[in-house]
This record gives sequence, C-alpha cells and structure tokens, in this order.
Amino acid sequence: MSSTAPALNASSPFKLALIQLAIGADKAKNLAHAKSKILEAAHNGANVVVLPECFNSPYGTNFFPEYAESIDGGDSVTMLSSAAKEAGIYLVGGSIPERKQDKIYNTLTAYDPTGKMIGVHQKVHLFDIDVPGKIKFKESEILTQGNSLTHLDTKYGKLGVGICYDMRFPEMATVAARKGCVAMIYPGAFNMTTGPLHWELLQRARAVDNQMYVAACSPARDINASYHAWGHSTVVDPTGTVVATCEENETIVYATVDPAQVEVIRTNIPLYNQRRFDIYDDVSESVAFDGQGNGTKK
Ligand SMILES: NC(=O)CCC(=O)C(=O)O
Repeated sequence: MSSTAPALNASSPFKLALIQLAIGADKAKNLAHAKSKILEAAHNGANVVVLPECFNSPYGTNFFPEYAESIDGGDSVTMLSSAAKEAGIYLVGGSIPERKQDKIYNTLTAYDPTGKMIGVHQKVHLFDIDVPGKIKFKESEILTQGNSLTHLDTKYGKLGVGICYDMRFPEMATVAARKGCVAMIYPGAFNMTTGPLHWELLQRARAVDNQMYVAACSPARDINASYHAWGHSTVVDPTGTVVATCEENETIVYATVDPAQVEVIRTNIPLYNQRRFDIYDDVSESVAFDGQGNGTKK
C-alpha cells in the first residue's frame, strides 16, 4: 500500500535565524537582550526568528516557579509580540516557564509579523533523565506536560514545533511531516553529556526520516550557571545535511529554508509512495487537528 507525499502549500524560500542567546539571572535584562537580538536578526534579513528554550530564565527546576508567568499578557509574551511586530517577522519565541492556575508548563509561543500570537506549545515530553555520575534532571518535579501537538501556519508554509526533549520522540516530527510541515523547529537546551552524543544526530535523524528541515536553537553556554547548555544551534536540510551551525557562544545562526528542496528529495527518494500502511499504522492518522494548528489524539 502506498501514499502520496503531503502537499506543502509553501510558496517561497525564507531566511531562518536561530538566536543562540546569552541568558542570565535578570529577567528584565533577558527580555531586553532577546528583543535586541530579534531586531538584529530581522535587520540581517531573517523572515523567521527562533529563540532558545527557557529564554527568560536560567534553566533549572529551582528557577521555574520564580520566573514563571502567564502567557495571557505577561511581560515575556508582551515583549515577544511587540518584537515580532517591530521586526516584521514570524517569531518562534523560544519557551518560558508558564504559570497557569496552580501549574507550571514549559511553553513556546509564536507570533506573526503583526505581533499576533499564532501558536502555543506546552512541552509534551518532560526532560526526566538520570545518567549516573553525569546528569540527573527531573522537569516533572515542577512542570506539567502539555497534551497537544502544534503546527504554525505561516506564509512560508507550515512549521511544526517542539521543545528540546520532544526532539527525541520521532512521532512528533513524523506527524508534522505527514501533515504538510516543511520544517520542525525545536528551541532546546541539551547539556554537556547528551549534547555531544545526540543533539546533531537527533536533528539529522528527524530530517532524514521525514525529508524535512529541522532546526534546534540553544541558549549560549554559561559556565557560571548551574546547567551548562551545549549550544551548537543547528539547521539540517531535508537530505540530513547540516547547513548551518555554531559553537557554544552567543551568536545568530542563519540558513535558507527552501520548500523546493523538500519536494526534490521526496521526488528523488520517494519514501512517501513506498510506505506500507497495510503492515504498520500511519501515526499521523491518530491525531486530529482543529484547524488552528492544534493536534490531539483522536
Ligand atoms: N531541556 C531539555 O529537554 C534537555 C534535553 C536533553 O538534554 C536531552 O538529552 O534530551
């Protein structure tokens, strides 16, 4: 049994910017600094700009309650909306600890060039790992997991989003690809143990399996912080090739995302016509989308 490649409905190439932001303990400074880097990326021609995971706060469960905010008019989302509007770009606003009633989520918000919020993604897979002698982290001590997938509608086509540890779960990217997304974008903050092992490998795996672009945007490494981010913000093209990357310091990584390249690789290596949904399930069929880009289990 075969299936056809999903329509991308994507018009033109766009310039993607990943802001590998230096983040400190002062929230107001983090917001002002993020805004200045968003404007810098736009000034350099970016159409879609991405911030890292937890861009308003140091990364750590002890920090989340103090830095958490509402996404209904809080300082961080207010800055993000105004920056997107002033810069005239689509903005994938990294993530912040979101306070909602008595719960805290790790939440991404996204904006169109008028500053309108066009998507919200609460981290679906919480980062709970224990590598003895290396790293132990338990987001679930403090955070609540989200329960839906998010695809952003932009004039450049649909973009799937996830947050960091979400990258390890191939189903999310596969659903995004099968629902017509041209790229998967992950604000993330890997660390000095799993970063060298898996950060690039996972992005290349998601890209080559799904024949789509994959981008991951990290904070810059701060050796004085309790959590040392790996950095290495990266863009991978639909062949699985790294097309732009960096080291650990603050920088902006730019790459062109060209939907035509997705079509080319899907024509040359036509996985989509060769799928065997007669012997295994199409995971994307189990997700119902509401027309606003939010997908939940059928
Ligand atoms: N912030 C995160 O989700 C970190 C994920 C990570 O480091 C990993 O190895 O996965």
